[in-house]
Amino acid sequence: EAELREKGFMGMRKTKLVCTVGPACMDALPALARGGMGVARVNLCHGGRDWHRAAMREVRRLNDEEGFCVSLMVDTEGSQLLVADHGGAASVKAEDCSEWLFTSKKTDKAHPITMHVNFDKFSEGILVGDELVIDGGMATFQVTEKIGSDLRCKCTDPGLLLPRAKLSFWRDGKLVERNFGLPTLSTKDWADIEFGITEGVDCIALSFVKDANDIKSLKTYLSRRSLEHIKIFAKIESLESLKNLKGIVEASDGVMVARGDLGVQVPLEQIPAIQEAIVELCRNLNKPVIVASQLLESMVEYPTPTRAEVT
Ligand SMILES: Nc1ncnc2c1ncn2[C@@H]1O[C@H](COP(=O)(O)OP(=O)(O)OP(=O)(O)O)[C@@H](O)[C@H]1O
Ligand SMILES: CC(=O)C(=O)O
Repeated sequence: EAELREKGFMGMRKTKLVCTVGPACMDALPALARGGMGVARVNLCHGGRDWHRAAMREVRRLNDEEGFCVSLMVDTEGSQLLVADHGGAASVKAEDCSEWLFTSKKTDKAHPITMHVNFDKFSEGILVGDELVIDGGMATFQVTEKIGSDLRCKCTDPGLLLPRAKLSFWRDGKLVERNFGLPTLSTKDWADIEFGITEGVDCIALSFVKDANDIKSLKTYLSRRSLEHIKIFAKIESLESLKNLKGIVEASDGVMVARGDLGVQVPLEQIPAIQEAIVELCRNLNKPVIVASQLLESMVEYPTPTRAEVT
């Protein structure tokens, strides 16, 4: 505890804990700090500015008034294909063989079940017969018809669609790779970074990094403003980032193996080997590496983790 108070994330402890702060743990922040939280991560995909500000200020208050040294990380939203609106329910069940329509237009149609996708070019390059996979395997559909830019699909593997469910398309067992030319940092991401700077963040986790240049341009931006102390963590969560891995790791202050999104672009069974390779590369290059997502997933429902999770 003394080391945590004094040095936090920069302490000598080799394995550190990064905790994503959501509304459910706002009151638990002092206990999390005492329990060993090295970094409080605020994911800018969720919640609003006021909430993010309150969470960051509470962490800073703990540091200033109670002597902790918890680092503050903001994580950018980035651009990715997802279900922007699925009617407000906690989840929507996709039944076997049910018919669905995926569209970028807002609509009130009830049948077939209509999902609003966040990007108007989402179906570009997609063919009838392709597979549409939700959240890396939560549910699977087959594209049965293209109607303009909308996709009519049939559910082939039932499952749940959660809020902000991520979409990927597969053909012959391979991801359909498309380049929409979206920047790594959107206008919203730049505004979020400015906000993070104002709130005194220690590190920025950069989502959907494509290559080393993404890191270099953010570093240049920070150094022009004498903000070199803010560390940049590259999130490895796309095929493109895997192709440019070494350059990205070299350019970054640290790396996050973002297994949630990586599992959307890479078959699940390949994740362990990829994770191991990234961790080894980071250790060789002496860069801190965060292994993220679903570490204690069962604790969303239950008070104790599973044996497998703690092993
Ligand atoms: N600020 C927040 N407000 C509300 N819910 C949040 C917030 N931060 C996290 N959550 C909830 O916790 C879940 C896990 O968050 P986490 O950041 O680990 O993963 P994520 O949503 O998959 O996004 P990413 O892929 O960027 O990590 C989210 O899906 C969301 O339900
Ligand atoms: C942490 C994160 O962004 C992911 O696992 O996708």
